[in-house]
Amino acid sequence: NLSACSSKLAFMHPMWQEPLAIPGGDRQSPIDIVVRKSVFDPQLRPLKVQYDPRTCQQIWNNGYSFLVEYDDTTDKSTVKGGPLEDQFRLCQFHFHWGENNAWGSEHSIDRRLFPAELHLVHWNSDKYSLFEEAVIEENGLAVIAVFLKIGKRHEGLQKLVDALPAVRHKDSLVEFTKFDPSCLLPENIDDYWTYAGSLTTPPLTEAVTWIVMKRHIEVSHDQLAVFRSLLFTSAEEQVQRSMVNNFRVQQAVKGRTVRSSFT
Ligand SMILES: NS(=O)(=O)c1ccc(C(=O)N2CCN(Cc3ccccc3)C2)cc1
Ligand SMILES: [Zn+2]
Repeated sequence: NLSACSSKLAFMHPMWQEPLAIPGGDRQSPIDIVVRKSVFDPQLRPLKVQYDPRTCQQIWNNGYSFLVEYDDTTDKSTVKGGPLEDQFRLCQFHFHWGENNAWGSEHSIDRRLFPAELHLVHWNSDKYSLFEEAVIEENGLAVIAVFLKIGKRHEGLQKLVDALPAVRHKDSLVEFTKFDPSCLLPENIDDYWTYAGSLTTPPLTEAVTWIVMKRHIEVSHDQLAVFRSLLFTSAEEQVQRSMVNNFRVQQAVKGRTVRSSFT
C-alpha cells in the first residue's frame, strides 16, 4: 500500500536521519488516523479561528519547507475552542509535499495519503510568552492540518505560489504581507480529528495538540508543481536538491485515542 511505499520512499529520501531515542517517544507524529477507531467526543466545541492578514510578515525557505511567518507579539491571529483550553497564537504556516501527486502528506486517513498537507502552527499564549518556550511544553502548541488534493486552481494560494521563486534556495527570505491564511481552510472547519502528538521535524518535541481537518482544499497541478521547484540546498552548494518528499514517516499510535468532533 502507498503508506508502506512512502515509508520506503522516505527511507530512500531521508530528509534527516530519524534519531534513535526521542524524549518520551510515546506521542510522536504524524500518524495514520483509523477512522473506525476514532472516538466521537460531543464535548469538542467548534474551532474559533481569528486571523488578521496585517500580521503576515515574511516567507522563507528553512531547508525543510517554506514558512510564512506571522507577527506573534500580540493576540491578533489566534485559534481557540475545539479541543483547546487556552488561546493559541499563529506563528507560521508551512506545507509538506511529495515528488508526485501519489503521496506527500504526513498524516493519512485509513492509510490514504494526500499530495500535500498544510500546517498552521500556533503556540499557547495564555501560558507562555514565546514560541521557543511553548515548543518544549506539554500543551504548548496547536497545529491545524489541512490536506491538499489536486483539482481546481486555488485563487487565494496563487499569491503565495507567485512568491516562491524568490525563496528557491535554503535560507532565502522575502517580505510577504497581507495574506489571510483563513483562505486556506476548508469551508467546514467543524469536522476534525484531534490527538496528542509532536512536532514532525526536529526537535520532535511532544508539545502538539493536532487538529486534522476532515475536509480538504483543492489546488491545481501547476500550483503544486511550483512547490517542487523549491530546493533543500542553499545557493552556494554545488549539488542542488529539489525540495520534495519533505514529510516524516508515520509513527506508532501507542495506545493514544484519536477523537472526532463529528459522528
Ligand atoms: N511539521 S510541524 O507542524 O510539526 C512543525 C515543525 C517545525 C516547527 C517549527 O517552527 N520549529 C521546530 C523547531 N524549530 C526551531 C526551534 C525552536 C525552538 C527550539 C528548538 C528549535 C522551529 C513547527 C511545527
Ligand atoms: Zn509541518
